[in-house]
Amino acid sequence: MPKFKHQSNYPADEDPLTKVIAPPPDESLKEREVRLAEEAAAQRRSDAIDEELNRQRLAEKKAPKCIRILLLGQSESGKSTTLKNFQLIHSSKAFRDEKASWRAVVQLNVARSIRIILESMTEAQKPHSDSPQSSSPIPTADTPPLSPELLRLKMRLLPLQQVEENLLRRLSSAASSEHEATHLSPVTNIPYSGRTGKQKEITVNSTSQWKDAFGRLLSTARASFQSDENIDFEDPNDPGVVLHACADDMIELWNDPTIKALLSSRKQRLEDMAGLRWESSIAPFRQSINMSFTEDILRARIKTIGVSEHRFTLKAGNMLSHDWRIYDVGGARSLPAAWAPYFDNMDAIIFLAPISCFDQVLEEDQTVNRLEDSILLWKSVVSNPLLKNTETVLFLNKIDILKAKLHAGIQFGHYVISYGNRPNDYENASAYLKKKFSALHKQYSPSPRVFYCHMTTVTDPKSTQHILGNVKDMVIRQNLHDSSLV
Ligand SMILES: Nc1nc2c(ncn2[C@@H]2O[C@H](COP(=O)(O)OP(=O)(O)OP(=O)(O)O)[C@@H](O)[C@H]2O)c(=O)[nH]1
Ligand SMILES: [Mg+2]
Repeated sequence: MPKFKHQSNYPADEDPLTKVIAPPPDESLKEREVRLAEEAAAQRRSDAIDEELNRQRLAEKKAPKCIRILLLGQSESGKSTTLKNFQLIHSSKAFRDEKASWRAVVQLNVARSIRIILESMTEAQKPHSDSPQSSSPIPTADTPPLSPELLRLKMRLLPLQQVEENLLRRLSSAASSEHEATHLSPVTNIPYSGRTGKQKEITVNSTSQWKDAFGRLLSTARASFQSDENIDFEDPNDPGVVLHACADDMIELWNDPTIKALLSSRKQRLEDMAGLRWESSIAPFRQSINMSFTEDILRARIKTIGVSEHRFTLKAGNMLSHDWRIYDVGGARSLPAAWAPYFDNMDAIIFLAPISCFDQVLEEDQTVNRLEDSILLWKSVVSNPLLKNTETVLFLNKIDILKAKLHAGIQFGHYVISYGNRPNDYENASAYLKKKFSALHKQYSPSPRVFYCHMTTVTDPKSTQHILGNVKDMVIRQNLHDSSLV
């Protein structure tokens, strides 16, 4: 490391700077007056500049700064769905305009789920081998025989495979017409017959871009997709036509007790399949095939890759308006390093932990329990020193599914050993988890801070908007506090 000399070598009267600014030795009285006037003017200019800088600094401090919120959580935790709720609150027109694109995703989710059931039926029809090398996961005793009527139903639903293909093609060509950062999972290139139920999902790296691209694609195709007219029955390529024709059969399939038993023996739960309102009665289900209501859009599933940024301007009562930026970090199990660039200037993190996943493993690593993964992620977020001043809000999400699972008799304590034999109900299980997350927050936060926690079902727009309202108030209060305005 080089050293620098800080002391002058010149005697005071030989210092070059002193020499330069010193008045000329033979200065006349008149010249002296002019010089002093110029110096005074220069001083005034300099003071004015300082004043302006101070004013700007003060204004910056008081002005509504941009508020940044980061959405974190493992894949399928509900980050993009939370973002859609923000959109619903702050730019509901944009949300409505995107209906047509989301409708395609809803239709894809429906067709895909039916195909997974049909594949399970095909598996069940295969002769079961008793050899230890048998690849069939289903013991004969658990596999209910499929009646001829069910097999006919299956045949009638086969055209849905074509619908899925068609929608995947449309969505992938929309996504691949984006800029090069877009990533589509390879599934879209694999012929249908070569795929299995475990295939990956369609993915996009920025939700807004695929929607723009898909919108352009549709506008060159035909108008009915963009309007609220649901199905163009004249158009044989409209996926809605086939879905509509298959609606009764889909409902019959879903309600069939043999199919329920079959899926249960394969540990497949339709409640966990993304994008559907299976618990709904027949009418809303039929509507979800046809058109996208708000809740259908909130349930539509398309996986995010990378980080997408969304901006809103929010006027909170008679307070200053704020420019909000929400960052959705897609599929982020592994990624503290990738998140790091976004850490330092965030006002709040909403961390989503899907607590209904206590009996599931990660798609990408089948040895890791999803709930355990969420807990480890939470620990790494709260202990991160870069985040010590960032408000962290925990959403214990998917409580509707948690309730349904516990109600169906799935034993929480069977998967979360430390839960022991406490009652297998929502109140006890959710309180237990809240305590666990809170304890980690307390233990690992670099300095003491408030534990904000909400039990959420982010597919329910009403309750979610209320909770997001609370989060916004908290962030704005904190923001004003930091700017010393309160
Ligand atoms: N029933 C129910 N479904 C939910 C809830 N939250 C999210 N989902 C659904 O779960 C699926 C996954 O949600 P996303 O918001 O796409 O998850 P994500 O965190 O963005 O996932 P990645 O993009 O893979 O990182 C979607 O189909 C959602 O509709 C919830 O509280 N209840
Ligand atoms: Mg997402």
